Amino acid sequence: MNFVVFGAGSLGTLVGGLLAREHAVTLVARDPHATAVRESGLSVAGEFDFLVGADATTDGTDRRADCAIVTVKAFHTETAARELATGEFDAVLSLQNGMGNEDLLAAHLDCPVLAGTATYGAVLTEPGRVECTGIGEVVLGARDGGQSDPADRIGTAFSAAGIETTIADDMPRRLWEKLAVNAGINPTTALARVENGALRSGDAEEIAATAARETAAVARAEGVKLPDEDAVAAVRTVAEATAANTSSMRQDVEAGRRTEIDAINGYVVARGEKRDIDTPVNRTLAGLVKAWEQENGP
Ligand SMILES: NC(=O)C1=CN([C@@H]2O[C@H](COP(=O)(O)OP(=O)(O)OC[C@H]3O[C@@H](n4cnc5c(N)ncnc54)[C@H](OP(=O)(O)O)[C@@H]3O)[C@@H](O)[C@H]2O)C=CC1
Ligand SMILES: CC(C)(CO)C(=O)C(=O)O
Repeated sequence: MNFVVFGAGSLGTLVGGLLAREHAVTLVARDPHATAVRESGLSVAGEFDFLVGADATTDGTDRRADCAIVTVKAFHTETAARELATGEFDAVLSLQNGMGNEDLLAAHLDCPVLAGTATYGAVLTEPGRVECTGIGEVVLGARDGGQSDPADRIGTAFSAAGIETTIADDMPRRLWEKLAVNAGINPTTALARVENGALRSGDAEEIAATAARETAAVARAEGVKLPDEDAVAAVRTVAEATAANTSSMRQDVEAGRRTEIDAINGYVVARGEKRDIDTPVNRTLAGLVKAWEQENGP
């Protein structure tokens, strides 16, 4: 298959590099990263150790591929959607964190938009070089759930490239569960400046668990079966499995970058308001991170 990876920073470069071992891949990325990949290849380090050839460009318009994978931060999804709409794809797959990305993409595109989650850890360490900080899994499927031929084809292509992949028919529940994990872990670790493992005990654990319970309540009001216990268990499992991780939101805050708070806790608060469900912990966490962004963000 041939793939375009739109927004190849940390995660997109890792996924693109893994796919390029088996498929034709074009990264849509910023310079100097795009030029380095085009001229010297893409180096994948950490849990892997290989150099692979891939095409790379800074121009995301007029692209054609069997599949475009979207890996921009959530606040760039609208721009990505507009650029992708100038191209031709059999399907577009989001691997982003946060909610609302697939809807935004679908509003601009006339091909199937698939939902995905990724638990691989990735850090772009220098132009042309990405480090895999943890082997996880990609889960993908139809964004409204059910079977999907494009999801089957793309999932099979991911597996053929050695990416741990599950093709799922319950993506809405999986997206909400990942949202509960991110709503619990990301702002708590960003505000407290602690590693994910610090959320395994004490008040921080309870704050993260409460944010996850509120997220599950909103999910259920939206018709998604996500019991509180499952959402809390997912936070505990991820905090344990990624104990030494610096969450992406903590990385953003420490680097003075905009965060994905609007698509994570902000989304829970907004959907909760629509359903008359109070989400005080999510509102507090979102409010604090937004206050930081206003004072310190770009
Ligand atoms: N990194 C990880 O381990 C994981 C990340 N995720 C999720 O994946 C998504 C991406 O995260 P991550 O890879 O860390 O983020 P990055 O910021 O590293 O990567 C996104 C890249 O896309 C670039 N970009 C944005 N718009 C365009 C455009 N129009 N044309 C070309 N390039 C563009 C950005 O450039 P610029 O910075 O200049 O805007 C940036 O280099 C997020 O939703 C994140 O939560 C999920 C699981 C793991
Ligand atoms: C799963 C988790 C919390 C891992 O750090 C993550 O997705 C993130 O940092 O954004």
